[in-house]
Amino acid sequence: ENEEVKQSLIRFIDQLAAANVRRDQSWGWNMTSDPCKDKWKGVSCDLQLKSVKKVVLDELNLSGVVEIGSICKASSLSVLSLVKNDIIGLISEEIVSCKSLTHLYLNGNKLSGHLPDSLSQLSNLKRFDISNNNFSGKVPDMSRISGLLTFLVQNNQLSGEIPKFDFSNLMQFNVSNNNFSGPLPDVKGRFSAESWSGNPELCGESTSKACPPSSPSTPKSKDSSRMPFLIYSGYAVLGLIILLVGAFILVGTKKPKEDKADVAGKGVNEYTSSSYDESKFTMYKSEYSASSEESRVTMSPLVVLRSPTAHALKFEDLLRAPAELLGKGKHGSLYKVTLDNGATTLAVKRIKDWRVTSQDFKRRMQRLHRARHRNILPSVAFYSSKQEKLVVYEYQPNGSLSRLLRGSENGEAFDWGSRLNIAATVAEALAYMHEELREDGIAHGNLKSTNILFNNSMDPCISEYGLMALEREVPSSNNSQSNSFENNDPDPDRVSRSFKADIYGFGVILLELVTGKLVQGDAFELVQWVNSVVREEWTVEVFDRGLIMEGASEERLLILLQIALKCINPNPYERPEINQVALSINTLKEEEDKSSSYQ
Ligand SMILES: Nc1ncnc2c1ncn2[C@@H]1O[C@H](COP(=O)(O)OP(=O)(O)OP(=O)(O)O)[C@@H](O)[C@H]1O
Repeated sequence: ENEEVKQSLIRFIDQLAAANVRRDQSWGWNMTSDPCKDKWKGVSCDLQLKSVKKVVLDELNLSGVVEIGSICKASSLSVLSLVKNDIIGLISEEIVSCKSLTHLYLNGNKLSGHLPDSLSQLSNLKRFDISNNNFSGKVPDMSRISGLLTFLVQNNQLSGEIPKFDFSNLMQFNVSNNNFSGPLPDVKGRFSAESWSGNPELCGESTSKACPPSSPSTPKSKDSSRMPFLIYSGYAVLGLIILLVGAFILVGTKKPKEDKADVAGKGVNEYTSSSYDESKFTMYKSEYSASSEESRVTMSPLVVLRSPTAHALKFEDLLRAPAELLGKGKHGSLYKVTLDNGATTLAVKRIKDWRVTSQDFKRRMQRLHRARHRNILPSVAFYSSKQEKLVVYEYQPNGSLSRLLRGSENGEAFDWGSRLNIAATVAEALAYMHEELREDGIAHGNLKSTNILFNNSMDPCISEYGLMALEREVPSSNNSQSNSFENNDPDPDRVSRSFKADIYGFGVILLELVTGKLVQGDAFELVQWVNSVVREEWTVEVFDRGLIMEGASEERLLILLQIALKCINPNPYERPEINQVALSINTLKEEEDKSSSYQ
């Protein structure tokens, strides 16, 4: 193990085994010994005694704070077990660095706070047991963790809906004695009522309560649940800040000099840097060194299209700069990269599995570069090698539409006039791009509210235009040609469907704007709910309560809803063209402007 990991492990135990536990020499866990070779207490390693695989510290009366950020520095950790102690603290977002984690056993402690969203990214997780703690708030979406075998969260104060799982693989499931609400997922008779008892708000066939027909995400209880939510998240944030400040001080004082060399030399995937000690990581260096080698012999790898403040951005600059992982989606990862000591901040999209030739990728990026619109975020540069496709944007510090909507869910103002403006601006920008790039067959490909960003003047900008290959549109066939760039495969039907998919994506954004409900993961749930409410003619129910209270015109809300419903028509060919949509929204906006100026 390198020194940095060792230090983090020691920090972890120092926090965990607060004053009450006497650690004698036999425990190890000090800088003069090696966790693997000297068999630190509770630590198991791989066969070569190089990396820590398991940390098991069960029933040791530990009563300190769990510091996930420290233990996850041992990024090859697959088992963390701290069962039946008195440990306090929370599971921080930094758990995402424990990407090899398969078993997390934290049952029987005093842990609290919200579960981090990043849990959903631990794709190797098999056993998850946090029962008998004080966790609160919602459980993040875990549907992507397809191999999950155990989900034990009984005896906490968790609330919200039980997230979706692949129940077919699940062997142990217990959510009893929490505050879960909404429908009980279909457990197909595999688990008994004891697995979910003690949640009076749960509803559905297997419970004593029938589910109301209306909403998939319990909008009616939204107001009443808001206060506790805010309070809990306040605690979580506070806890996190305290932990981070503590960690920061420690990192700052103990930083070893040879960090970078170690990380690169060992070839470990340390590129998922955590928020507080970014400076310790170079951006995905080990992973990329191969590609930059390769690219030297092929084409010029990094093509700078425009330079924001950095005149001559080099690939090496990107590699060397501190990077922070902002998101990891189906289509790739996004890193925030800081250059020149903070003078320039970039967002680097690393596209996953795009089997397009470098030549085609280059042609596409240059074509996109020529189609400029002030509400389309231009790329600053791109990088292409056989294994890697990167697209560089300027970092937009004002957040996304998705974030704005989340803020409004939590009580921040987001008025009807602004929503209509955003809808109109985005529609117009999309109409421009569709017109401009129709012949090239390049649609956006992944239009959603996280890809609508606000620039410095708080104008909405569509980001990541055209980064998705066509195959996302249709179920992929075995034919490898189908994954290639559409110039080689100009199936007009598929191309036209990709444009229609943008219309659908835009329709979903409109739904989010009028309902105030955020799509998380799959948009289908929101679409289904809106359709069911509209079918029952309870249309007013569908609108964001905040908008109704603000006095937004229900008539115009309804018009926007109707436009949205046309866009999400299940039959792609019946969806309108975006220029028609843009026109309708603009007319609506003009009416709105007129009426408000007469008030
Ligand atoms: N240029 C940027 N500046 C600031 N934030 C950005 C930028 N681009 C994206 N983001 C934000 O970073 C987060 C992660 O982006 P990412 O593209 O990985 O997410 P996504 O769009 O949900 O996923 P995917 O595109 O893979 O489906 C999102 O919340 C997004 O709003």
